[in-house]
Amino acid sequence: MSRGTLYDKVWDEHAVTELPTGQTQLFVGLHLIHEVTSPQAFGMLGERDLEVAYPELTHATVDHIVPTADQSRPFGDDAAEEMMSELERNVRDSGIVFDDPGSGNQGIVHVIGPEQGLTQPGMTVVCGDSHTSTHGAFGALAFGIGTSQIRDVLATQTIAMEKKEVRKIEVTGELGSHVGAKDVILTIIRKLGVEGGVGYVYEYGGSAIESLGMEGRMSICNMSIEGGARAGYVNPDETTYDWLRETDAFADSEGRSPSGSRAKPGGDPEEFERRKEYWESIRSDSDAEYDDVVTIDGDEIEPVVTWGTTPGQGIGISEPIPEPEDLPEDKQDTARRSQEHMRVTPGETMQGYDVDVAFLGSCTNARLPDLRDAAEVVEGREVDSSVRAMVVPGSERVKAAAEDEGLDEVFTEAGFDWRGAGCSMCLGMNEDQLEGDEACASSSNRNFVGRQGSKEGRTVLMSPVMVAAAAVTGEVTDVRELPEVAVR
Ligand SMILES: CC(C)[C@H](C(=O)O)[C@@H](O)C(=O)O
Ligand code: SF4
Repeated sequence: MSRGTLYDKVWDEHAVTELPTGQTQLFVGLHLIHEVTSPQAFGMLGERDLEVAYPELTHATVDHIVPTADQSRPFGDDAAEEMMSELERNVRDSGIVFDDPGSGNQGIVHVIGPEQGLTQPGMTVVCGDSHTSTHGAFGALAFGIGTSQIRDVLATQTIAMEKKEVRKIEVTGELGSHVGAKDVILTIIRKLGVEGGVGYVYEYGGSAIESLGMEGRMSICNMSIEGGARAGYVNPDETTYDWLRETDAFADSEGRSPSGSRAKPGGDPEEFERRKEYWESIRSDSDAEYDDVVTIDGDEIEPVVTWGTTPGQGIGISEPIPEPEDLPEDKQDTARRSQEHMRVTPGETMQGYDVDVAFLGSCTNARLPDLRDAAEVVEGREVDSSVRAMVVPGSERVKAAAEDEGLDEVFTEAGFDWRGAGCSMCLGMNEDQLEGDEACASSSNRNFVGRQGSKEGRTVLMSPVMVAAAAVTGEVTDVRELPEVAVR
């Protein structure tokens, strides 16, 4: 008999009991915490004289407030220093592993979990952060939670949840050159709406998704929440297992992974195979029933950019910005307001829209392949003199790996600033912010008014390669049409 979707299976495996509220009490396999949303929850725990029940299943990092230029302590910003100190106190008192700056492991919470092998298929993963959906790329059930839920997880390692419906989103065909995961998810959100996923968990599949690497899958799952779905996942497959083989989770005491692809073969291949058998069993069955199915033609997707102030207001780079009156009635007012804020003209394309800042970073698009792809575009070119451009790697590991490949040099030679890891200008909680009405080509996930630190700031969301193209031309540009350069 069919056991249904991955969502059903993982849910059932983690269900502790049915609560009188109609909710299910779910066991949490991995709880990630950061400095912004955890302090209050620890405070609530203290008030009740409770301790962290399973500190070994909790993992901390600092990302939102860390400076990306000078990280010496105390931080220049008092509020940031206070948040950092409080996190340090809480993790020390509770015995929670903390990846602090300089440890070599610090970074954005949704980058460090997967890269350290903490995130695995079939797990439940929670974090007080809406982009926790990222971890669904591994076939985990991962969702963002609020403060009182963080308290519950700290105190009991369980959470009360209502079951959602599952919508399968199938992206068929093959993505074109310079078209990637970010373009796919922006297309999905545009089609289904920023609230289209409310009440659903998204299962992403189809040839265009399956052919993506883990980082691309993470970019897609990351933005599930921008489409209203609290969680999104991809069924685990060989791509997933190959990626996991290289992480710390299965390495032996000398750091050797089971793949044998490192200097010396090692790790624990048997444990890995045991897990893999289980991971295979939690994939959605071929005859699983979905509450809804949506199909999108991947061959049709071109590089996407946003013209407005929600992630759903996106268009293909060659498409005209919509006339508000051509949109469904409930979208017209928002579109007018967004267009006024962005100062864009309906009927025109976004090509040629002047850009003052280029931001390559965030938990959506600051992993190694994102930086590699962008560096390939940047190599042999120069950042336009009107643009302030920066790369903020997603983690210290990403940064180190990129430096090993010389990507930092490619970027700095072109005129980019090469920074330390953190959320940075994705939301401007540190000193990296837009000024005045600056327009920013950004690889992040939110273009809300004021998001990047300035109320008048204008954010245009796009893929890392499109950010690179905008940086070197000073305007929104179709990366596929950049004139050739001679690369050394
Ligand atoms: C600070 C945090 C609560 C927030 C989130 O939940 O997403 C942030 O990461 C964001 O991207 O806006
Ligand atoms: S990088 Fe941006 S979206 Fe991701 S966790 Fe940080 S602030 Fe939130």
